[in-house]
Amino acid sequence: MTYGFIGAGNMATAMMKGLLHANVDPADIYVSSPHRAKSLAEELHINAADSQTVIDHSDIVVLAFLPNQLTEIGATLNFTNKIVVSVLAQITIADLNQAIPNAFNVRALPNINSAIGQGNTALAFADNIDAAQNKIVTHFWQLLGNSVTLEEEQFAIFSAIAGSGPAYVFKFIDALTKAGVANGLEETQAASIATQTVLGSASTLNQSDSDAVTLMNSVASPGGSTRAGLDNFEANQFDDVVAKAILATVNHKHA
Ligand SMILES: NC(=O)C1=CN([C@@H]2O[C@H](COP(=O)(O)OP(=O)(O)OC[C@H]3O[C@@H](n4cnc5c(N)ncnc54)[C@H](O)[C@@H]3O)[C@@H](O)[C@H]2O)C=CC1
Ligand SMILES: O=C(O)[C@@H]1CCC=N1
Repeated sequence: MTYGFIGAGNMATAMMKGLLHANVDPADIYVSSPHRAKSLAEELHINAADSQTVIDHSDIVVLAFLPNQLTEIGATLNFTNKIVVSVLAQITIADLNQAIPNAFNVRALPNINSAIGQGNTALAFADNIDAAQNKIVTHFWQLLGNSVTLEEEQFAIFSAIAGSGPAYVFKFIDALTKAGVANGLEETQAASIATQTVLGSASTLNQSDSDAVTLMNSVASPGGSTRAGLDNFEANQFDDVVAKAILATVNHKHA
């Protein structure tokens, strides 16, 4: 199986690293980009080429440029009979079918954790995709982590929580780190403590039969310091802050 990427930015790079992490042969990965393809190809030992060559060499073509570039790029390249997987946020199957009418189109919304095989991706398939093609695409995403088929109406909220979510988790880790530094820790040490805490907590929740609130309360000993902190989060309407940020994410329209 050969994999082509049109675009070599943050998301494409994460996916290519994820394929290599899953032991895909670097010789089977092709990338095009007017900006970074050559240096990335040298770094990852994959193939850089112009976009049409990438398409022609690939069994699966991933569109990983910005959403507002679809019409122009779709009109200048020939994708006939290719399986095309778009990761362009907010671009629907109908948009893809219009811009790339002769292909087998898939809408995907991944996240950057694909780079280490820990991705979380939503998928929607065009009507002309058959069972064998569906299997090929599903297997491709399984190399990069978890994937689910989702109604297109739910892509916006999936994108906010799973696609943008890593940024929000990194923001929380950064806030913990800053608080650690403000209270006397050295920065690298504070970052390491915060990161390991988030990593361990997500794993504990993932391996537990409990929900997040039950585990949260299990940390707060009666009359202890955690309850003081949780009360402070509550007083400052932490849930409301998160809900508003997610709503802003969901409602944002790409230029
Ligand atoms: N960054 C993320 O975590 C996620 C990004 N996405 C989607 O991935 C897409 C790319 O986003 P990022 O990687 O964050 O942006 P980015 O700005 O890092 O990458 C965009 C890439 O497109 C390339 N490009 C521009 N014009 C091109 C052309 N004519 N032909 C080929 N390549 C061209 C650029 O050189 C660059 O490599 C977007 O559509 C975004 O909605 C989806 C989910 C998560
Ligand atoms: O920021 C963005 O538009 C993309 C969609 C999800 C994550 N990054």
